Amino acid sequence: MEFFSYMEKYDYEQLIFCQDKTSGLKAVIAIHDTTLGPALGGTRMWTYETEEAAVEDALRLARGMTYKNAAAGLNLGGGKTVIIGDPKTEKNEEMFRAFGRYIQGLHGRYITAEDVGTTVQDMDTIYQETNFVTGISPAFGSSGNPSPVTGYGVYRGMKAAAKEGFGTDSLEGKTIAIQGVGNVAYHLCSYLHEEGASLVVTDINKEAVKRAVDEFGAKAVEPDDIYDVDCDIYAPCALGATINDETIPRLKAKVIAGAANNQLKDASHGEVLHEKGIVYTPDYVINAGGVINVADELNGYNKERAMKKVETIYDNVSQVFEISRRDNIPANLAADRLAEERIERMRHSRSQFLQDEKHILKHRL
Ligand SMILES: NC(=O)c1ccc[n+]([C@@H]2O[C@H](COP(=O)([O-])OP(=O)(O)OC[C@H]3O[C@@H](n4cnc5c(N)ncnc54)[C@H](O)[C@@H]3O)[C@@H](O)[C@H]2O)c1
Ligand SMILES: CC(C)C[C@H](N)C(=O)O
Repeated sequence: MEFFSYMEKYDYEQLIFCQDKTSGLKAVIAIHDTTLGPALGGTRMWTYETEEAAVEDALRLARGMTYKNAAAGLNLGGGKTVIIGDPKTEKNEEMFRAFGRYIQGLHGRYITAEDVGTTVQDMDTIYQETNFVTGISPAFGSSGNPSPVTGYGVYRGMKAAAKEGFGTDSLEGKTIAIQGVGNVAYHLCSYLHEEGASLVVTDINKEAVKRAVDEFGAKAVEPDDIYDVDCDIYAPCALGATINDETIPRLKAKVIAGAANNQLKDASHGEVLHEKGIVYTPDYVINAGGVINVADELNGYNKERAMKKVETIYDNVSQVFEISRRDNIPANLAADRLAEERIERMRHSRSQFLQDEKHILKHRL
C-alpha cells in the first residue's frame, strides 16, 4: 500500500508510528478528520500478519470513526489506534504507559478508549500518563466498559431496522442469527431474549457459545454454518468483512443488523444487498452506543444523559433508511451521505475566525 496515496485519496490528516523497545510497543495511531472536534476512537490490539495490514486497519478504522461520530451527532472527529501483538500474551504495564505518553504528546488531537483486544484495565494504565483516554474505571468517575451500552444501542437500532424490513419494530418471535457472542453480543442477546426473540448463535470461543445457550436458550451452530441459518435477522457481531461475494448468496435474512465494524467487504456489497431487497443497517450508525457513552465523559459522565443520547440510534437508523428511499441509494451510501453532509455543514460554519489565547499579543505588553 502506498500510504500517502491512500491518505490523500480519503483525506487523512495524520499517521503516527509509536515504537518503544523496552515494552515492545508497536502502535499505529491514525487520525482521519478533526473537523467536528478531537479524534475519538478506540485502541485495538491484534496479531496482524504484516505491518502493512496493521497500518491499513488503523487507517480504515479511523475513517470509520469519523463517519460514526458524525452520524451519531457527536462533536468529535475520527481516529483509531492499533497495537501490534497478541492481547492474550503480549500485554504489559509499560506498554500501555508508553502508549499513554504518545497520546499525551498529541495534546488532545486524539482521545482513546477500548476496542477489540483492550480492556478497562488497559485504559486505566493509559490514564496514568494522559487524561486523553475514556472508558476508564467508574471509580475515576468514568463510564467503564462501553460494550454493554453498545449492545443496547445495537438492540435499539435493530428494532428500527425491523420496522423498515417487517413493518413493525417488535422482535418477539423473530429468529435472529448472531455471529460472535462476545462482549457486545452477549448484552444484545439478553435484550433480544427478554423481548421473546429466538436466537441462533455461533462463536469460535466455545465458552461464549455455552453462555448464550445456557442463559438465553440459544441454539448453537458451527461458525461457518451461521450464513445458512433460516432466520429473519442476521447480526454480524464478530470481526469485519463477513458480508461479501461468498456469504451474500447464502444469507436468508430480510434484515442485517449487528455490532461489527466494517461489515461489508467493500461498498459494492451494500449495492448488492440493496438490489436484493435486503435491509442492511450501516454498521457505524447502529454500533455507535459505545462511543456515545464514552464521549459523554467529556462533559463529566452522566449515565442518564448518555443513555438518552444512545436512544437516538433508533432515529438515526430510521433517518438513514429514509435517505436511502428518498435518493434511491443503498443504505451504506445513505449513511455516508448523512455523515458527510454534517461534516461539510460544520466545516463551513467553523470557517469564521475565532480568537483564542494564542492570538493575543500579550508577550509585547
Ligand atoms: N465493544 C464495543 O463497545 C464496540 C463498539 C462498536 C463496535 N464494536 C465492534 O463489535 C464487534 C464485537 O466487539 P466485542 O467488543 O464484542 O468484541 P469481542 O472480542 O468481545 O467479541 C467478538 C466475538 O467474536 C468471536 N469471533 C471472532 N471471529 C469469529 C468467527 N470467525 N466466527 C464466529 N465468531 C468469531 C470472538 O471469539 C468473540 O467472542 C467488533 O467488530 C467491534 O469492533 C464493538
Ligand atoms: C470509542 C470506542 C468505544 C470505540 C468502539 N470500539 C467503536 O468501534 O465504536
